[in-house]
Amino acid sequence: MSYDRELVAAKKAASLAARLCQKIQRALLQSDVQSKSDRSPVTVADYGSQAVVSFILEKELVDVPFSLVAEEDSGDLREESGKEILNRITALVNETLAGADTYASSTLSEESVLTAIDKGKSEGGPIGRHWVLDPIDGTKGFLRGDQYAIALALLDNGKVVLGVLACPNLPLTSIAHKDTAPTEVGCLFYAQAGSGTYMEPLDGSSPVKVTVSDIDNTEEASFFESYEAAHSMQDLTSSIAQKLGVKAPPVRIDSQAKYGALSRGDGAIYMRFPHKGYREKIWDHAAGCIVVTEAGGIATDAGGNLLDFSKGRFLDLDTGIIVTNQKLMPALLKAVRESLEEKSSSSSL
Ligand SMILES: Nc1ncnc2c1ncn2[C@@H]1O[C@H](COP(=O)(O)O)[C@@H](OP(=O)(O)O)[C@H]1O
Ligand SMILES: [Mg+2]
Ligand SMILES: [Mg+2]
Ligand SMILES: [Mg+2]
Repeated sequence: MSYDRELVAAKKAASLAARLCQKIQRALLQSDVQSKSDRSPVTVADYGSQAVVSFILEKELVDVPFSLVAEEDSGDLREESGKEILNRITALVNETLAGADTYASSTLSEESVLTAIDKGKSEGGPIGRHWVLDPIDGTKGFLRGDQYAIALALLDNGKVVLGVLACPNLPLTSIAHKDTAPTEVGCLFYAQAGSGTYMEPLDGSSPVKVTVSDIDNTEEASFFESYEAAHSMQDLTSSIAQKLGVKAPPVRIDSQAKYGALSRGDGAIYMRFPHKGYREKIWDHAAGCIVVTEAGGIATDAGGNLLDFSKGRFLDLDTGIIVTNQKLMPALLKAVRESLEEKSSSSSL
């Protein structure tokens, strides 16, 4: 089955949402220190991005039923205290649409913005088609001026069949060598089941096919993990890396930009072990997962099970998420198992 039409719509929606986010992040970085501790810019960008993606997808695919599983909802915006922010979001959404040829004459009311955001309340699941959206993944990175992504995927009967990752701050060339001069930034990764993964500049065309690293020696592998220590147990990832003989220090970056960078071989491994009790959401991994698997990689939980996106808004997993190429996976799984066993026996002492 081809999802060409859905892919065109998804790329359009994610690129436009990225433009909205870039505008806000630029303004944020130019603002003074005091307003940098204010979370409202990311709130405006988050909701604005979700409204734009939801509106564009529904318009582009008007002849088919629309179901969207997305991170944000309009609850707070409907409160009295949310009025001013809703006003800012609506203006921003309309400015963004005005810059897009097809939608230049669309003007959304505040009510239509709320409706577009609330389309994201779907529960997903194993039957039918559902879009999955993280309007800004890596909100902490966004606020710091670092990496973030707009992550959009399509589920068809529980399987991810298409994914688009817009990474406005990711360099177009490899991030593996930090000492090389900075290059242009802004990457759009996209993948369709069975058709490989491509990357193009966010503001252009000329796609290139990308593939994961083909290294088979764990000592040469570098690994990615969250920038935020609260999102993954860094003592555990460092023990796993040590078992594998990995020499390079971890590369810590925010958001699903990690999956994008891995899909073009900037590094060989991504490990994520949330602290006890955290439940992973499907929008934090669906787009990244297909981008990396179509590039030849493999993403599993700590028990080696493929990620299952058919269970609703949450992923139901064993312990953590690991991503690498086919050759390194057996060694990685073994090191993960050993490190987890050591951790549990030391904590039960
Ligand atoms: N305690 C926690 N453990 C693991 N992940 C967490 C977390 N708290 C938040 N997250 C998730 O981590 C995502 C960012 O991923 P990363 O750590 O790779 O940068 C966040 O996405 P949002 O920024 O969209 O909320 C959020 O869903
Ligand atoms: Mg997220
Ligand atoms: Mg988010
Ligand atoms: Mg969030």
